[in-house]
Amino acid sequence: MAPRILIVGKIVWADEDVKQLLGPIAEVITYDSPTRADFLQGFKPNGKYDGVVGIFRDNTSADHIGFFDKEIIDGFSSSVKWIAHNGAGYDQIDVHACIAKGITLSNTPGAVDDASATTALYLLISTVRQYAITERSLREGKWKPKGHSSRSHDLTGRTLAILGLGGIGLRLAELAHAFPMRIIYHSRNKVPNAPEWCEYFPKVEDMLAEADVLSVHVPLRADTVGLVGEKWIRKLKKGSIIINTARGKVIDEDAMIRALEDGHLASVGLDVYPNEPEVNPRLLDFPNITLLPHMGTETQDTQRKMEVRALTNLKDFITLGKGKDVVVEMK
Ligand SMILES: O=CC(=O)O
Repeated sequence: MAPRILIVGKIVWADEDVKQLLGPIAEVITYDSPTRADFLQGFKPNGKYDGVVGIFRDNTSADHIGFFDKEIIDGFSSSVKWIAHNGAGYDQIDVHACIAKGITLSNTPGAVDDASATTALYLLISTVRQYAITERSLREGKWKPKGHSSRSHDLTGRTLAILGLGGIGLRLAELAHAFPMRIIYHSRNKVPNAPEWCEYFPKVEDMLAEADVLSVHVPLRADTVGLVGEKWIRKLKKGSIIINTARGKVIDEDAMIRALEDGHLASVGLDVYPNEPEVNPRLLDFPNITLLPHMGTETQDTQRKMEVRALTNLKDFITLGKGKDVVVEMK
């Protein structure tokens, strides 16, 4: 009998790839559970998902069955051995519950780098030049806001600090280097493949003190919740800017809003929020910030790349017993 693969979410762009990659080697079924209870029931003996060995998962499934938390992971039949998450960030999956149950988790690093870094670059340009407020002014029939250039700067020569120089941070560094901006970064360790114009700061405080713009690129984990808090925000120069395309909870939102209110921060550019799709209404009152509804990877090219990457991990698991993109906690 062909091994069963369960799609938990939706394959949107890679329908043909599913047939090519998994068609010859697996039976592919798609979940149809409207609720968490129905989903869990499916893994009981003789349930509709019984015998599944690998799962493709994306974040849209959370709308119906919630996160892959301990209850869900513990509820899987013992046949489940691999979860291929379709996304770079896997904060909706309890990695420790997976480890305890002997399930390998993979994600889609690399596939998201261009699109996510482009989103960060857009927020960087929009906030430094203060473009968002000008579009609003035009739409209100007022043409340019008065004295606009006093709020707007060139990117050339300014300092971009990157917190977390992984694939997305590195791609943003390359894009911003073109102005050129001065690029500095802090990661837990010096990144061996960082270009020589990318300056490493072993101490985050030293990096923050030099930054005109801080761009956040760290994953959400228990130890990164509120990482960018009051103390770090106040280490930034007065009039600096924060960009966040990582996860909302990595920044202490109250501390960030206080710094916007008292003018310590000139602006922020946000693609992510602590409780998506909710957006703190206090943010909507700032005309000088740029807000996007989690657009990081929202292109058909990137979404197809991500789907193919997740499906390839499942194919490699079935044919080789391993996959390329096992998450760092399991390496
Ligand atoms: O936010 C998008 C992702 O984690 O891939």
